[in-house]
Amino acid sequence: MENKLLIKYVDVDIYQQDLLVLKDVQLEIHSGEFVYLLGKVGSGKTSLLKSIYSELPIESGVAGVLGYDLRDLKMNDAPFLRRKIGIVFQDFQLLTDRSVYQNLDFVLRATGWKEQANIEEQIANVLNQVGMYAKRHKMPHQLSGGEQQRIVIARALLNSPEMILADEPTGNLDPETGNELIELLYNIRLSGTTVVMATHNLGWLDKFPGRVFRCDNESLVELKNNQPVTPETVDAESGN
Ligand SMILES: Nc1ncnc2c1ncn2[C@@H]1O[C@H](COP(=O)(O)OP(=O)(O)OP(=O)(O)O)[C@@H](O)[C@H]1O
Repeated sequence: MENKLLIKYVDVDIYQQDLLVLKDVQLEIHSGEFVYLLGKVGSGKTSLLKSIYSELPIESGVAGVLGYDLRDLKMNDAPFLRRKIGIVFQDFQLLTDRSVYQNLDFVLRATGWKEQANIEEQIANVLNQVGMYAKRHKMPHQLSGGEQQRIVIARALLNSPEMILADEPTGNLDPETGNELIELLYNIRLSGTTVVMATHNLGWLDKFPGRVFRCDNESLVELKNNQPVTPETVDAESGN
């Protein structure tokens, strides 16, 4: 697998309005990596993810994502950057007034897909990837929470992203369903898509090994293999 550098941050400060959330962030993420973002409530995990898809401006340091310079991103470039990133966020749920198929169709058309046959094929592809093809005509309220999250992941895969950003993707799910979902993301990553995931759940780390970063006291720190991660340091659940 090609080891392409997808994210490079050097000395980046991340703000929420006037509040400095993370300072001097150094980060390099390559293709195919599975990356955990840990940290206490309010420590900056979501803010870091939002900076990566350019929802939060970056005004210091070097910030490159998928070949774009975030500090010099033209307004016209932002949609192209975002199309290369799949987003799995709690506040980015399915449209409730249309079926699974229509939700996916809507996103494809909004991102420039026109040929009906290609659209149908791509929707079938992503639904098969998440094991939900049989439920394509269901409305969101007819699906369980875990099934809805699978569709959200399918939606994130529509434009064959180089990277998926997931913010607490298992937040509202029971442990077993959550486990299946992480397994799904882990398998997606095996096909070359990088996954960067914020979580409070330390149970995944042993089962699904990856790189681990922690937001703490306005800093982002990588935890190397031999460093213990304790629930106290990240407001975490220790099980799954
Ligand atoms: N829209 C906003 N406007 C102003 N401040 C914000 C906004 N969103 C978050 N913050 C603040 O920025 C800091 C970092 O928040 P962030 O959401 O990045 O933390 P988090 O680590 O993702 O937390 P959680 O584990 O609760 O999701 C917090 O102090 C928070 O109050």
